[in-house]
Amino acid sequence: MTTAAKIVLLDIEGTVCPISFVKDVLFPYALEALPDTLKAQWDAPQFAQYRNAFPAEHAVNETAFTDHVKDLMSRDVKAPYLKSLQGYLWETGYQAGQLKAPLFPDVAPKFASWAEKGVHIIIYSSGSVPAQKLLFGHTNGEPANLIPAITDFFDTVNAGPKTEVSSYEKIASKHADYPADQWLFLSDNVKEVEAAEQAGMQSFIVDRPGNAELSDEARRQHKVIRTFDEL
Ligand SMILES: CSCCC(=O)C(=O)COP(=O)(O)O
Ligand SMILES: [Mg+2]
Repeated sequence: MTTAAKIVLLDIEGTVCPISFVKDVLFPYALEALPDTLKAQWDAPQFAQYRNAFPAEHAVNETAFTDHVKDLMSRDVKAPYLKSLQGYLWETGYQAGQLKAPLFPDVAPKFASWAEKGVHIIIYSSGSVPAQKLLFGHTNGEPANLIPAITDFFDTVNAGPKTEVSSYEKIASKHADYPADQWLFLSDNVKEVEAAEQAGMQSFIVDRPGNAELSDEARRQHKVIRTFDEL
């Protein structure tokens, strides 16, 4: 590794798996599962936590709820209550083998080599922690379940928004044996990379196939890698 990182903090979408898996597979799966879920569980105790987390005006009935979910997903709004619902809707798909996370080919081998070197892997994604665990528990990698390789999971609920410096400070404070400069954050999102840097972490942009075009300024100001093999 070209850095002295002892903890690698990883984004998910656009960093370990393609954006198209989220937009073209996971989102449509959730939208397809929604009507039957609402029909069967609208008043069920196990659905109450997801329904009650929605703003009251969007939880008055199933139609208002569905319209709001569709609107948020069409705009890729990373609202914690939507992310939590999505994780619940994806659960059946992962467990039935209909959903499998297509990790970029360098990811699982790099997890193994980080583990060998004693480098901790921690995840920080807008996807909810339960959704993160489903994804890393059901991958196309070898092994398919990468959860044992992961030290901790953070989302916008237990850490805060990914573009805020305080979120990275909070994450680092939960593993205070490692000062911020021993952390390396990898993400496709320039604003997230800048927030992590301002929190004292090393941070690189990951430029994967299908990611948004990076500006010349972003390329000038940050280290950009295309695969984890470049680390
Ligand atoms: C792990 S859940 C699927 C991904 C997702 O819903 C998402 O919003 C990912 O955002 P990220 O912060 O990983 O770019
Ligand atoms: Mg991302």
